[in-house]
Parts: sequence; C-alpha cells; structure tokens
Amino acid sequence: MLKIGIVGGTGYTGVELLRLLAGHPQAELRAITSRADAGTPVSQMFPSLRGYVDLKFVHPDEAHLDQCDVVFFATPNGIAMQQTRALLDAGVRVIDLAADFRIKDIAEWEKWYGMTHACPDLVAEAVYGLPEVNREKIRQARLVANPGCYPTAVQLGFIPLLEAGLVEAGSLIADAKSGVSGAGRKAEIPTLFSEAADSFKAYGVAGHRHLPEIRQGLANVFGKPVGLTFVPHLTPMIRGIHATLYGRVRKDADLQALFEQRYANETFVDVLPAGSMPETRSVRGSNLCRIAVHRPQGGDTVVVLSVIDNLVKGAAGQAVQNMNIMFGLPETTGLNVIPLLP
Ligand SMILES: NC(=O)C1=CN([C@@H]2O[C@H](COP(=O)(O)OP(=O)(O)OC[C@H]3O[C@@H](n4cnc5c(N)ncnc54)[C@H](OP(=O)(O)O)[C@@H]3O)[C@@H](O)[C@H]2O)C=CC1
Ligand SMILES: CC(=O)N[C@@H](CCC(=O)OP(=O)(O)O)C(=O)O
Repeated sequence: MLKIGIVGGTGYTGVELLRLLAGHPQAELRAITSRADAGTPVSQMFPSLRGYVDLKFVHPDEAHLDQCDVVFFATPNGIAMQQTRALLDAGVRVIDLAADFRIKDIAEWEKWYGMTHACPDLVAEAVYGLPEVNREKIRQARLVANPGCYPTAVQLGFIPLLEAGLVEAGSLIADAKSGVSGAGRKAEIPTLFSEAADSFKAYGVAGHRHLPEIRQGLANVFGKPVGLTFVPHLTPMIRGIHATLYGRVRKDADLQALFEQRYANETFVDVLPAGSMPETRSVRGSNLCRIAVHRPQGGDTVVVLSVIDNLVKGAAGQAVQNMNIMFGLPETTGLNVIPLLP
C-alpha cells in the first residue's frame, strides 16, 4: 500500500484527490492538511465522503508528511516549492498540482507568477506530468509537475498535428472555456452565482499564466517554438473545459486516422468518430479527454474539439495517473470512473 499525504485537502482539487484515492486499492490515506480546518472530520466538511474517508484534517506542521511514500500538493502556487526539497531528502516523492515546477525557464515563471522561485534546481529536475508525452520520464521521477487544466486540454488537442508537422505552427489558436470550479473554492466575486450564472465572458486575453506553459509543451513536441493565441473564458457550469483549437493545415492528410493512431494506446484519450462534437458532460467526473477533429468544408483550417473535466484529467485524476506510473501500478488503477450523466 502507498502511504499518501495531501497538502491542501479542503480545496476542490484536494477533495477530488480524496474522492479518487478513497477508491484506489493501493492507496492508504495518511494525512490530509488544512490550516483553517485542522481538527475537522473530512466527512463533516464533505458529507459525500462519509464512510469512505475516516480522517480529520490536520495542520501541515503535524502531518508527518516525511513518513509518506508520496505527497500531493493541492495548494496555491508558491507553496510546494518551499517544502519539496525536505520531502525529497526524506525519500518522499512529490506531485505538485500547482504550477511551481511546470515552467523550465525560471525568469518566465517569475514574470507570470509574480514571485521569486525558491528552488530552480528542482524545476530542472521535475518532470512535466503529461503521461501521453512523458510517460517514461514520469516512471523514474521523484518530482512531478502536474499540468494545468487548460494546458492539458489544449496540448492533447494540438500534439498529433504538431508531431506530424501537419499544421502551421506559427499561428495556432486556442479558444477555451472553463467552469467556475477552475477558479478554486475560495470566495471571490467573479465566481459568485449571481456574477457567473446566466453569463459568459472572456478573460486574460492580453495574457494568461497558462500561455507560457502551453507554449513550452507544444514547442517540446514540435522541436521549435510555436506561435499561439490563447483566450480563456468563464462559462456558467461547475466542472469542465471545452477547448476549440484552430490551425492552418500545411498538407493533405487523413487527420482522423492521425488522431486515432496517435492515441490508440492511450486509455484516457478518446478520439471520437468523424463528425462528432464532444460535450463537457461526457467526461464529467472522469479522467477522460475526448477529442474530435474536423476540417470544415474540406478547407485548409483544422478545428479540434477537446473536452476534459478540469478537476480530474485537468488536475486530480491526472495526478493519480502520474502516481500510478511513478509506482509501477497499472495506469488506470482507481481511475475507472464512468462519467456522470446528466
Ligand atoms: N481548480 C482547478 O480546476 C485546478 C486547480 N489547479 C491548481 O491546484 C491548486 C489547488 O487548487 P484548488 O483546489 O482549486 O485551490 P483552493 O484554493 O480551492 O484550495 C487551496 C488549499 O490549499 C490550502 N492552503 C492554502 N495555503 C496554504 C499554505 N500556505 N500552506 C498549506 N496549505 C495551504 C488550503 O487550506 P488551508 O488554507 O486551510 O491550509 C486549501 O485546502 C492550485 O495551485 C490550482 O492552481 C490545477 C488544475 C486545475
Ligand atoms: C476558471 C478559472 O479561473 N480558471 C483558472 C485556471 C485554473 C487553475 O487553477 O490554474 P492551474 O491549472 O494553473 O492550477 C484561471 O484562469 O486562473
């Protein structure tokens, strides 16, 4: 059994980790932290976990995280980088759901995240945890940087086209929409029901912190820098990301076959039949990314539709997938969740 610690158990990604790990046959939850709610039973705060998680939240200082096999950080940006070195030194493997270890260029990270990085050497060591690209490196990793939610949906949609050199890499467009749980559980005016419901808006058009992360990932698979316009939107649903991706096709090819072949062995990427238009609810609660590829009117624009649950494949589910790979478990362990309907 893997002894597991979660730092930040009261946020949406933390409780989603709890939901998935409570049903994971090889996971033994040891410690779940919260500073504000230390001492509160998990099932009191999250009644859906009653009977599944028999723990109380503990303060991080009393969590004995160094006795775990793996610690997940489901904390705001800038927390994991302060604690990871001590855990690694104690032989604990770390999976960070925040962005502390995602961007290799430290100056770029500091510019977008507005803080000084505490451990650039560990950024160099960290493996970017997108299994569909980095599976072999993840197996050996002590430290995994779990990808962001938008970056997961966007990268999985563009990767086949870039790897095959079939799209003009200088003018990619990602038009992405997220549910409000993407903003976390903390109270903020833009995600109040009366602000977000029955409305729809773009944000971060001038620049969003996921832009450098997506560019870095796409450049790695393409072998050269890419040009990307990324526009996120807030949409009045709770879970889900829908990314509509556009590119200019460079040469004729069977794009449907390309996508089907690229993801043929990927359990968590489902390439839909030609003509499909995936809905976010078709992946709700599951670790799936469902993708459809279109070439409207046979023209030179390729349109890829990519949907994920931001809290699962976009966060906690992908983190559990990475844990399974790191510890040599079947990748689907604990993740065979059928999407919720309706
Ligand atoms: N929501 C989403 O869809 C996605 C989120 N992420 C990332 O995952 C991380 C967590 O997100 P989310 O669950 O939404 O966040 P929340 O803001 O909802 O939760 C944050 C959690 O971290 C704890 N925490 C806050 N500050 C500290 C600290 N200094 N030390 C220890 N614990 C702390 C909080 O508990 P307490 O203050 O009581 O200690 C709380 O449990 C973020 O970095 C986010 O960017 C990634 C992908 C998708
Ligand atoms: C709807 C919404 O606000 N989404 C968040 C992104 C999700 C997130 O938490 O960012 P990471 O994936 O980097 O952790 C935002 O745009 O800031």
